[in-house]
Amino acid sequence: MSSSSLLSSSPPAPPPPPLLCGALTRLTAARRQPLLSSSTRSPPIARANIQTGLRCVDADANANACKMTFWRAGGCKLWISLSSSNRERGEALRAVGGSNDDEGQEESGDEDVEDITDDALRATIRKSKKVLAMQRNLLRQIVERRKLVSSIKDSVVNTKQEPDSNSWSDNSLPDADVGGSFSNLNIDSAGAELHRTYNTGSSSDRFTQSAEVGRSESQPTTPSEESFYEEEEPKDSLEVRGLLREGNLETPQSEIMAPVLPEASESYNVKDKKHEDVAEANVDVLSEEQEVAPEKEYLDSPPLAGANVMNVIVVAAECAPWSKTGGLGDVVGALPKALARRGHRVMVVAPRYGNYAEAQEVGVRKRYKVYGQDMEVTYFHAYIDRVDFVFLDSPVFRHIENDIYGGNRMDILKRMVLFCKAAVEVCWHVPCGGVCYGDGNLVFIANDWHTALLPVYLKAYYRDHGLMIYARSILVIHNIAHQGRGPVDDFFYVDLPGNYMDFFKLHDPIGGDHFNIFAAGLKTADRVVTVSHGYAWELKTPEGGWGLHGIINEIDWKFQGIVNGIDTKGWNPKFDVHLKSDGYTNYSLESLQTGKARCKAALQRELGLPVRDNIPVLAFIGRLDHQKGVDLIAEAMHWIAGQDVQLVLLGTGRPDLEDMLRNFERQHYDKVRGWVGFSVKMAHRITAGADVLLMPSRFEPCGLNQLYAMMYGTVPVVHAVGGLRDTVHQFDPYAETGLGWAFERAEANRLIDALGNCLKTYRNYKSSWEGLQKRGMMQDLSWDNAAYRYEEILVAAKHQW
Ligand SMILES: Nc1ncnc2c1ncn2[C@@H]1O[C@H](COP(=O)(O)OP(=O)(O)O[C@H]2O[C@H](CO)[C@@H](O)[C@H](O)[C@H]2O)[C@@H](O)[C@H]1O
Repeated sequence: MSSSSLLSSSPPAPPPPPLLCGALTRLTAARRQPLLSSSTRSPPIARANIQTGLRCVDADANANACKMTFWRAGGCKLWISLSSSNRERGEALRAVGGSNDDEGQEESGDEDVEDITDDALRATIRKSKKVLAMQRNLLRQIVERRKLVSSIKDSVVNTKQEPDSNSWSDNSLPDADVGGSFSNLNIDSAGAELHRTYNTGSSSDRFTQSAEVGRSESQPTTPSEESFYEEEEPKDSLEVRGLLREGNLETPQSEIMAPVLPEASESYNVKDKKHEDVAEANVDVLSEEQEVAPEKEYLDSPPLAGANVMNVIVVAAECAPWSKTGGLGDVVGALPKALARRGHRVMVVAPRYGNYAEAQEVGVRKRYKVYGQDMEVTYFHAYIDRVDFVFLDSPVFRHIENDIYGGNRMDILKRMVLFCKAAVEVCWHVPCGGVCYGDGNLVFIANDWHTALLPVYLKAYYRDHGLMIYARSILVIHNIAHQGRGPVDDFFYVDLPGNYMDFFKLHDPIGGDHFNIFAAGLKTADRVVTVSHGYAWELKTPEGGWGLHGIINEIDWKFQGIVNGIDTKGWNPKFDVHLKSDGYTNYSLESLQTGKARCKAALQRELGLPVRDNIPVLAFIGRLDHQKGVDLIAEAMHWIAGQDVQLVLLGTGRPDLEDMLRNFERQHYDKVRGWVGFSVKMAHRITAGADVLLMPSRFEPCGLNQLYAMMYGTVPVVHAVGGLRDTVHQFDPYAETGLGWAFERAEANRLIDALGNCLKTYRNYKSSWEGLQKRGMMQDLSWDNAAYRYEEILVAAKHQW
């Protein structure tokens, strides 16, 4: 059956997936007992198989595998063991004859299989054996390659002097291996104008007031703060301390710390030498931080997720380092690795916008109908850091890496329809490491409106028809301001049954009825997550929900916030590959003062600013749009220009704001630089060389730059909104607590107040400043905690009917 026919409005059964997936899908598509309660350790078990006539008489399951025993009418006994953990990739499926205590003796199954008369069943068993042999072979190769890598590393270590983290300099040669690593695949594209449009249009001002809704107004500067900055010595007044505490609006956020598995990296791809080189370079970069666990240990250690191990497919329009226009790309590049470290089998599905050296074509082609037109998709695969990266290739995705969200409304819509239709079937078509993910024990994580059609397709094409009934979908809101809006007639482009119209139709007080993709995704997803607690709260308000607050309130039962983590390898001053040349240097908590000072001097030199150690360098990095509040910096410019500071702005986006950056530089050439463009390298260097990061965002779902800044000992000054409120706790000069300055209203005078206090502390209270830097750097901002939270949601979704 062709895939395209599947996508007609009344879908038939899905196409048989290749190799074992055929058998697995038949089993999983069969009627199964309801999911077991969370208190049991067993994953769902097939109880009967309609197509083969098998009857399940026994089922046993544990954290990593489930074993099913079937009696067939002819009296033959068959047991099948299904592995759900990627660490057991090589033992993913066995099908043998004989009793169920023959485990591990698949080669001896031939006599028993003789008794089976059903041709289809025999074919399945034959295929199973082939796959098993392939997987064994793969595992052998992985082990051999790992041995090779560690022996090479040993010899390199023996011939190299241990570098002193304090003394790395532009003169020190970068590690040759690092040159080929992903961290080096920078995706600079100067001047690229970024669009995340096809969206809300009108209400760009709405959120200006929104952050304040429901919250107590606070003063721009608390009396106690002022007294701190006016007096030489802080007052030791209990009264003042009390006031400060009252004024402290930190969001309570007692995240449960998840156990952290040492991060290891491994890659496999038997076909391609080039790929291996990249993968090995990757291993070497990572191993600077942590030694790669020996293969045996990796295979033997139980997954942190325990009985909750699942197959997870993260679907997104961008994925760093291959494609990135902002924070979404960063998240999709990092969260899956953290989930994989917990033992889940994890795949990322993204469009293939360019030629990615690491990914190999898998040789599968599928066709999908998009508004009557047949579109072919091919698949490219790479396995990196325990994650399967699958890139969908189609002419509509090719060569738009600098303009991912570009084109007219219909072009974008068609791309997203194709992407989501293909992504939902990836679990059958792409044999990662020889074995498809299948649709049992599977959760999709879709991201933003671009992939909000995925939960809708999962429901309309499959689950409504009794297919993929164990697959679940989670939709993550990174930014509600972009929703995939259009006229109601756009519904006919998404190729869904008429009764689905209601999911998409939304009434806008200004524009009337319209078609809204995000709305449909929110309604049909099994769970909805957003990227901070503060933003989760704001989304329920009319100002913060951008028209979707009604739906978000309705789905409150399945909605929650999880604060993003960061990639602590790519964004770590100790290992940052962008700090290894041009006078920059890697540094850590121990070498903070000397290392950061060198980076600051290097930045000043690189940008042609006066090289001065004692002048505070302020920075702004971000998309140039209304959200990021760069215009507030413009309003405060007269004040900033009057201070003894330097200001560096990096951004791209709205042409008028780009011009504004250029004008700043022209008007204040002695102290301001405005870099218009998208440069990952400069983003890293500015973060390392600056003293203060400004984030006056009008709304900020989470924000990653302030997290990166804190990792680099750069103190954030932010508007207390969304994730910024969650992550930048206000500095308390008396208790010496807090991480930066968070002002309460998105107004220039509030920014000036906060920045003024920040500069006074920088100049007059050096030890307080150092405390701020160190507290920021000492936080655990890794994805491990967030991955643990996501896992709770995966489990909740799995057990939800
Ligand atoms: N000109 C430039 N050159 C180089 N790099 C640049 C750049 N402009 C931005 N970047 C980079 O893009 C990323 C921006 O991430 P953010 O999370 O701050 O914002 P964004 O609004 O894109 O993400 C949305 O999704 C993320 C992820 O959930 C949320 O944190 C956020 O609040 C939400 O708005 C950072 O890695 C930053 O360094």
